[in-house]
Amino acid sequence: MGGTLTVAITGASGRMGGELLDAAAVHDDVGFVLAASRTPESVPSGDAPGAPDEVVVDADLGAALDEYDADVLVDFTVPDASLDYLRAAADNGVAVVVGTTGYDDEGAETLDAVADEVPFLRASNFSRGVAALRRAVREAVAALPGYDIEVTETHHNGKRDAPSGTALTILDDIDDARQNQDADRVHGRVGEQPREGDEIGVHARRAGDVTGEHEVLLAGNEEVLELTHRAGSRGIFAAGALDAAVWLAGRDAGRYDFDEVLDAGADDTDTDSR
Ligand SMILES: NC(=O)C1=CN([C@@H]2O[C@H](COP(=O)(O)OP(=O)(O)OC[C@H]3O[C@@H](n4cnc5c(N)ncnc54)[C@H](OP(=O)(O)O)[C@@H]3O)[C@@H](O)[C@H]2O)C=CC1
Ligand SMILES: O=C(O)C1=N[C@H](C(=O)O)C[C@H](O)C1
Repeated sequence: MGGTLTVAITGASGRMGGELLDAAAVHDDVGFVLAASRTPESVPSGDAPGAPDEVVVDADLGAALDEYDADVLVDFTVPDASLDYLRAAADNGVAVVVGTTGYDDEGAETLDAVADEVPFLRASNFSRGVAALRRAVREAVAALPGYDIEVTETHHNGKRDAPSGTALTILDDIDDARQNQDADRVHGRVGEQPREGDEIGVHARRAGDVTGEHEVLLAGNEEVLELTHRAGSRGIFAAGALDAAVWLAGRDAGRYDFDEVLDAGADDTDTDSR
């Protein structure tokens, strides 16, 4: 336990909550973990040798953030709960990293309000590979005007929201690259439904324990280009989110981007790919 930062993790019993606890246990900059959960008895204990000190709370999150002097909150939960947690963080001056997806428009407005009050970093996907995929998609779309585009995502059978947050982010990237915010997004096709104009087909598949896959297909001019990312484990998302938390803590209030975290770490990142 060499670090000095106190990191709060909400939804600590969840799939991502567990990964975040594991990632915090080996992060050099984390000295204390505040694990917040509705179901504290389900939170795995972080008692690995050298892991940061840890406490699990189920009480009022705001009071716990204050009591343990949290520096940054990392939230991967569900939209309704998330908005309450983020409000508690903002009220206590705690920076927030948000990985939760599936907010409606009203929820997005609340996120904007929080970003006005504390350092705020939200990403629909905290993997390096998806950051690279997004850059590749923007470049391909700009280089291939008029090509048909279909976006397909595949996730485990426990995922609630569809399409995935990442797919929605990629769709926004495509609109930006085509300078066309008006294209229809056609979610699956059934019956008499031929492709029309510049529409984008969107397909969400839910099956087994697939961690997360995103594919963008561009077709035209007697050729097909497919750009695909497959996540091998949730650990990549947790590591990215914790790097973001460490980078964000102590900054001025306002909205930050995951690309800034990646750029800052580009020089000293271990990219061993074996
Ligand atoms: N940005 C990214 O890189 C990634 C984002 N995600 C997103 O993270 C979120 C969480 O995913 P995942 O960990 O798989 O989900 P889980 O369902 O496994 O975990 C969500 C946790 O949220 C907590 N929670 C708090 N309030 C509620 C509530 N009212 N109903 C249900 N759960 C609640 C629960 O933890 P407890 O009982 O401990 O309070 C629950 O275990 C999703 O939105 C997902 O899309 C996932 C992976 C990567
Ligand atoms: O729920 C998940 O699991 C994931 N959610 C994120 C999303 O909605 O894009 C990121 C990742 O694909 C895993």
